Amino acid sequence: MILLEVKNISKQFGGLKAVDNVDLYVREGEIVSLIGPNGAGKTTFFNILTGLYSPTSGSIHFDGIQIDGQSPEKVTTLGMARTFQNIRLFPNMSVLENVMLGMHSKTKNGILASILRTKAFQKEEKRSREKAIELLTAVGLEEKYDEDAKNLSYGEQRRLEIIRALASEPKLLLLDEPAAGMNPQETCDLNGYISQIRNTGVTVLLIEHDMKLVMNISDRIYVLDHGAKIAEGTPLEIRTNRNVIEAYLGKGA
Ligand SMILES: Nc1ncnc2c1ncn2[C@@H]1O[C@H](COP(=O)(O)OP(=O)(O)OP(=O)(O)O)[C@@H](O)[C@H]1O
Repeated sequence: MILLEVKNISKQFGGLKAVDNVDLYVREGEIVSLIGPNGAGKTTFFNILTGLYSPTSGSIHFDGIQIDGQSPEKVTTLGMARTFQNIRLFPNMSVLENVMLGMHSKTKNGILASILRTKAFQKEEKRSREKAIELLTAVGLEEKYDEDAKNLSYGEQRRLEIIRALASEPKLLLLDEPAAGMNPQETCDLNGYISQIRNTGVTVLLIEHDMKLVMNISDRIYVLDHGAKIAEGTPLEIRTNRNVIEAYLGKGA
């Protein structure tokens, strides 16, 4: 089943077409990567999917619902979560609190219940804690649950970001350069975590510059260059695609 279907999406910033008439789909259970040289339009594409930008033209359907132009909150509620290129944790809050904040779109009790600490609120809070610990355990961070996020290593902070996004129980997880700044061992571990996430039934759309990771983990790959889609296919097809080689290495490569 197709979970995400993007048709003819464009985004214009003044005279610049940052995304130029891009079609893309993601099937349920796939890991799909979006690659391309710097400035190709990848993050802008994520910003459109998640409601941060309205597209200049085109349509997006997610899980059967048209979502282009919807607010980020609405898109999260429908089951899409993301991480950002730059770490956006709450540095002075604990690891556990950071994860629990990611759950707020799923919790039912309102502000009044939290102030009054009603029975229902306490029960829900206990459930949220248990769920958060379970998520942290999957990436080996459970023993650090009480640390301030700022005290984690860089690789740990990146993992925590992914866990926080997963806390909203998304159907589709968008990862924006999760391996950026990671050492080879951390990148190798990340490869394992992303596969694990898919095995729990979450579909993944990934922006990444680390080609080893992309080629290893992706079912399919889309390539953008100057905003336009220049190729799509399996890792093997992309690796040998002439347009892709030229976009990365220049004409005459
Ligand atoms: N809010 C904005 N206003 C104007 N121009 C923008 C805006 N956001 C992005 N751009 C421009 O759109 C183009 C695509 O940028 P984008 O960040 O989407 O590329 P990218 O493929 O994610 O690059 P990178 O791999 O370096 O992160 C760039 O030329 C960028 O300067």
